[in-house]
Amino acid sequence: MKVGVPREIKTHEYRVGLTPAAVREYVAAGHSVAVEATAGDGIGASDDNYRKAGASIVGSAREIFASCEMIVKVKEPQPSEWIQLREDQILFTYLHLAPDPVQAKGLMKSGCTAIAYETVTDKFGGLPLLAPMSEVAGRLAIEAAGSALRRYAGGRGLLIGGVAGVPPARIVVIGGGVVGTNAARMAVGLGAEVSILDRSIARLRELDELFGGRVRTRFSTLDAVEEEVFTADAVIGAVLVPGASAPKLVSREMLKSMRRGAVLVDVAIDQGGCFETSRATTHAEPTFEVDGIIHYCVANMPGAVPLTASQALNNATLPFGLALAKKGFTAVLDDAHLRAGLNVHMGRLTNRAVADSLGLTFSP
Ligand SMILES: NC(=O)C1=CN([C@@H]2O[C@H](COP(=O)(O)OP(=O)(O)OC[C@H]3O[C@@H](n4cnc5c(N)ncnc54)[C@H](O)[C@@H]3O)[C@@H](O)[C@H]2O)C=CC1
Ligand SMILES: CC(=O)C(=O)O
Ligand SMILES: [Mg+2]
Repeated sequence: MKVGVPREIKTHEYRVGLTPAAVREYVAAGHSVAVEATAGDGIGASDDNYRKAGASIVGSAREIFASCEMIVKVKEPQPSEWIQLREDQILFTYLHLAPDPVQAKGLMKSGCTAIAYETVTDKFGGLPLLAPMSEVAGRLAIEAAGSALRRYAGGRGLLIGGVAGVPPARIVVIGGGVVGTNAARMAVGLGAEVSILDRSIARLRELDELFGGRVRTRFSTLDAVEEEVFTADAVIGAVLVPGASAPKLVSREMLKSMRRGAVLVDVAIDQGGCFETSRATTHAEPTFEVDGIIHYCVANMPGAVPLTASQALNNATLPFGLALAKKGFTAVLDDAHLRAGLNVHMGRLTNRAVADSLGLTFSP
């Protein structure tokens, strides 16, 4: 198959769909790979590195979209990208369609086959192509909270770990999945006082075991969320209902009872966000303030650490990408886990949670 990798064009997005190491695997399997010039700049991979791996370098994204059968990206296609997609093409990337009707309709209109990394499943009940970026974003979330807590940034002026004789920050993590667990690990490592809330008792049990009593686990009721959030220095929003828009767990009203200068980090922003007052931001201007509370809502957090993130992402996407390159759409028919990633096909929405969130028709 002819596989194409355009340069990412979202603001401050420096990851790349295929690393040179991944290109080499595709080429070894008999495929041809076209990479847009400078696509690897953000990870320090030159056009020559890609040529050595067996890719051809082309001058523009337009040529990639015009000539390739599968487009491998990182972020959801921007309008200038989805208007170039066609019926005979597979798009393999993050999509996050639930909160994005414009993109959803654009992809439907293109007729392309769009497979979303974030809804591909595995036999353990996990999301193997979301997990590596959730690990990265969870770890970054505590760094983001630490920066936003600084006084000059509008925060409470608190050091996460405190010092001897002065208490550390209280960090509340809502959603104890991959993002939440990684955020908690970093927070614990820095010496914070950490609570994790989740609706899954089984998950809370695992976390209790994993952290050996070092974090407080709580079943996530409205009461529990309020009690934890009102006394938090930083809250990490890390919930997910796969495919669907995130539930709003912290209302604007609740901000009034929070500590002034406390920080909300809404990692779930790519699914619409789990705080009522969240709106997506970029790395160029990551935070804003509402009612004295600092919000950090960057929808592509791992884009800030592209070297780590591109490798982690490619490790996970490679087997699925190779199957698609070998078999085309048949790979989707053959593998129920890859099929769970199918969001748009022949102008229809093929993921139920996505369709329900958008209020559009689901086609099985
Ligand atoms: N902003 C960014 O750059 C990035 C955002 N993400 C996003 O982070 C979010 C979390 O991802 P993962 O941790 O991988 O998901 P996950 O599926 O591993 O964990 C989600 C957890 O939320 C819990 N949950 C669901 N509803 C809940 C509720 N009402 N109250 C409390 N807990 C609830 C689930 O039980 C589960 O344990 C997703 O929206 C994902 O797309 C992931 C990576 C990067
Ligand atoms: C998961 C996702 O949206 C990201 O890594 O940007
Ligand atoms: Mg995102």
